[in-house]
Amino acid sequence: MSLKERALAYHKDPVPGKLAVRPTKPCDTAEELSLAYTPGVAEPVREIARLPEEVYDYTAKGNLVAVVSNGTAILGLGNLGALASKPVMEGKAVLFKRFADIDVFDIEVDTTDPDEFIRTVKLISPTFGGINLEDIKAPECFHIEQRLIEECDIPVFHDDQHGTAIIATAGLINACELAGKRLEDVRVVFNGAGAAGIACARMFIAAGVKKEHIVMCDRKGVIHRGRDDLSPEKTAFAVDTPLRTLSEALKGADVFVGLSVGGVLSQEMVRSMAKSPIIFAMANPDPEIPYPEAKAVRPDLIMATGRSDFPNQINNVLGFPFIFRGALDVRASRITEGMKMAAARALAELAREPVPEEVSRAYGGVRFAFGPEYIVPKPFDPRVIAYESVAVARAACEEGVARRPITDWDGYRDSLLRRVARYWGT
Ligand SMILES: NC(=O)C1=CN([C@@H]2O[C@H](COP(=O)(O)OP(=O)(O)OC[C@H]3O[C@@H](n4cnc5c(N)ncnc54)[C@H](OP(=O)(O)O)[C@@H]3O)[C@@H](O)[C@H]2O)C=CC1
Ligand SMILES: CC(=O)C(=O)O
Ligand SMILES: [Mg+2]
Repeated sequence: MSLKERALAYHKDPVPGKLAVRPTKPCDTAEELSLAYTPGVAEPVREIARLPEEVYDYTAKGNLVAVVSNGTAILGLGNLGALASKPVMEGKAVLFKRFADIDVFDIEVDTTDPDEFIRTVKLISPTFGGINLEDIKAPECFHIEQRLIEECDIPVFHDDQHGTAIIATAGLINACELAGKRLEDVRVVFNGAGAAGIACARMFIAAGVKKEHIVMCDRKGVIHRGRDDLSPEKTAFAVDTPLRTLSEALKGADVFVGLSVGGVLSQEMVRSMAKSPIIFAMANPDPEIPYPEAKAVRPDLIMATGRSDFPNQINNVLGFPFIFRGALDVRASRITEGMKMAAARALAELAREPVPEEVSRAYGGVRFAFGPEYIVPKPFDPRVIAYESVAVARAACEEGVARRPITDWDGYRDSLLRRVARYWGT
C-alpha cells in the first residue's frame, strides 16, 4: 500500500479520527449518577464559585489543553481552512497524550479575522489549563498570541513559533559543536520568515548567534532594507545587502534553516555552502530538499528534517507535550523566555548522553550515539520528559510564574516517569 493509502486507512479505521473522550470516574449506579450529575454536581459548582482556584481540584482543567487552529498555515500546505486542519490538531492531541499524559480538546475556529479568533479563544479559555495555538499563519499569529497571552491567565503558546524554535535551537547548539563552529561566528540563512522562521531567528540570537550574521528570505527573496512590503516582524531582520536571492545568500553560509515549503533548495545551493554545512530543512510534509539529495552533494553536512523517516528529526513534537507538562504541573501563569531556553538546553544536553536500549527498540534496532546523525533526542526516548519538563517547571519556579511551585525535584522527576510508564510498556 502507498503512504497515502496507509495514512487514509489509519485515520478511517476502525473508527474515524484519532481521539475519543473517556470518563475518569465510575457512573454505573444510581448513587454515582447522583454524584456525577445532579444533585451532587452542585457541590463543586458552589465551591468553585466561592474559590475559583478550586476548579483545579474538582475538574479536569489542570490537565486539559486546547489545541486551537484556524487552518491558515496547515503544515507547509498553506491556508486550507479550519475543517481541513482537524487531522493535524487531533494528531497533536495524540502526541500530547502519548508523550506527556495531557488531555486535549482540538478546536478548529472558522475565521481568518484575528479579533474574532482572539475573542473566541479568550471566551473558551476558562475550560483549559493551557492553550496551544497551531498552524496559524504569519503575520497574524504574532498579534493573536501576544493578545491572548495578555488576556488569559493560563499559558498560551504558539507551537509553530516556540516549539519549533526550541528544538531547532537545541539542534543548532549540538550541530555547531559537532561541526567545530561557534554560535557567534555562524552565518545563517533562513528560507521562510513566517511564524516558525521569525521565532527560530529570535531564539538563535538569544542562544548566541549574531543578528548581523542572519539573512532571511521569503517568497520574494532576501529581506533587505530596500523593501517596502515588510511586516514589522520581517523589518526587524531586514539587512543592508546587495544579495537578492536565496541562492546568492547561501554562498559560503554555514547554516540553512528551511521553514517554508518543500523542494525550494537545490543541490547547487547546498554545494555552494561553507565547509561542514548545517542544513535544517524543516518544511512539512516535504522538506526544502530531500535528505538523500543534500547528502549526495555534501557528505560533510549535518542535516535535519521535520520528518521521522530520516536522521535528526527537528520537529516540535519534542517540545509542546513536555513544555506544557512542566508548565501545567507548576500552574504557570505563562511560558517565559527562560522556560523556552531551559527546554532547548535540556534537549541539547540529553542528546549528548548515551542512548538506552528501549530507544533502539522503538526505532527497529538502530543504535544511536551523539554525532552528525543524532543531534537531538528521539521523541520515543522516555528520558525526554524527565529532562525537558523538569527544566521547564524549574525555570517557571525560578522566574516567579509558578502558582504552585515544586520543592522536591527528585520526587517530581520520578512522578513524571511513573506517569508515562504505561505508554512505554514499562
Ligand atoms: N519541523 C517543524 O517542527 C515545523 C515545521 N514547520 C514548517 O515550516 C513551514 C512554515 O510554517 P509556518 O511558519 O507556520 O507558516 P507561515 O505561513 O507563518 O510562514 C510561511 C513562510 O514561508 C514562506 N514561503 C512560502 N513559500 C515560499 C517559497 N516558495 N519560497 C520562499 N519562502 C516561502 C512565506 O513567505 P511570505 O512571507 O513571503 O509569504 C512565509 O514567510 C511549513 O512547511 C511548516 O510545515 C512549521 C512548524 C514546525
Ligand atoms: C510540525 C508542525 O507543527 C508543522 O509543520 O506545522
Ligand atoms: Mg504546526
